[in-house]
Amino acid sequence: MSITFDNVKISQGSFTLEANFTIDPGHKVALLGPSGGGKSTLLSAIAGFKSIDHGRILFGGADITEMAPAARPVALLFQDHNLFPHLTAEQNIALGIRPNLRLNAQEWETVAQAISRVGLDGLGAKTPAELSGGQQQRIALARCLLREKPLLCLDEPFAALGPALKHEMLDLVGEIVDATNASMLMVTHQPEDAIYIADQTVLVADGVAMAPMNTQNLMADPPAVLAQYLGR
Ligand SMILES: Nc1ncnc2c1ncn2[C@@H]1O[C@H](COP(=O)(O)OP(=O)(O)OP(=O)(O)O)[C@@H](O)[C@H]1O
Repeated sequence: MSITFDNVKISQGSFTLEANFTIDPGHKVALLGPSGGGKSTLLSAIAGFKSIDHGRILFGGADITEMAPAARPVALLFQDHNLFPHLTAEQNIALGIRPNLRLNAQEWETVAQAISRVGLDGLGAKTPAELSGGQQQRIALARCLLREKPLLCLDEPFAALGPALKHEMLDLVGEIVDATNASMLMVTHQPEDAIYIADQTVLVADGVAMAPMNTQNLMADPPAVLAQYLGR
C-alpha cells in the first residue's frame, strides 16, 4: 500500500523535519542520510511514537495520523532492546500475539511457525542471553512478522551483525516482505545495504525527507549532501 506524507512537519526541540511525498505500493525503501538528520524521527512518526505538528500521514489512502501505535498498520524493529531478557524466545514472540502470554494451542502453533520461518527451530525455550546477537534479532523479527502488519519499519536493525549474517537477515526480510506483499522502510547508515535490499531510497538531510529516488540512480549520481555523507 502507498505511504503518503502530506505536508508533514515534526519538531523536536530546535530540530524540524519536513516530509511531503508518497511512496508507491510494493517498494522496499531505505532511509539514508547524515547522523541527526531525522531518519529515526520519521520512523517514530509513522509508528505513532512521535506526534506530528502539522500535516497528515496516510497509509493506503487512510489517515493514520491520530491512530494509537498498536492500531497502526506498522511493525517496528530496532537495532537492539527488542527482547525481554527474562522471557524465553518463544514467549518473546508470543507477546506479539497476546501481551499476557495466554495463548491457545493454535496461537502457540503460530509462534512455532514463526520460529521456523526465521530458521531457529529448537531454540524457542532459550532466553535471549543464551542466543547470539543474530539469533536474538531473528526472534525480534519473528515477533514483528507474526503481527502481520503491512508495513515493516526497521531502524538500523542489523547494524551489530557481521557482513555475512547481515546479508542473510536482509535476504530473509526481503523474502518475507515480498511473500506477504508488505512494504518496508529501513533506516541504515550503510549505502551498500540500501543498494542490497532497497529499490528506492529516501534521503533525509538538512531537515527534509526527500521524495524517494531509485537507489541505483541516486548512488550513481548523488546530490551534494549525499556525496559528502558518502565521503566522495
Ligand atoms: N528527545 C529529543 N529532544 C530534542 N531533540 C531531539 C530529541 N531526539 C532527537 N533530537 C534531535 O532530532 C534530530 C533528529 O534525530 P534523529 O534521531 O531522528 O536522527 P537520525 O537521522 O536518526 O540520526 P542517527 O543516524 O544518528 O541515528 C537530531 O538533530 C537530534 O538532535
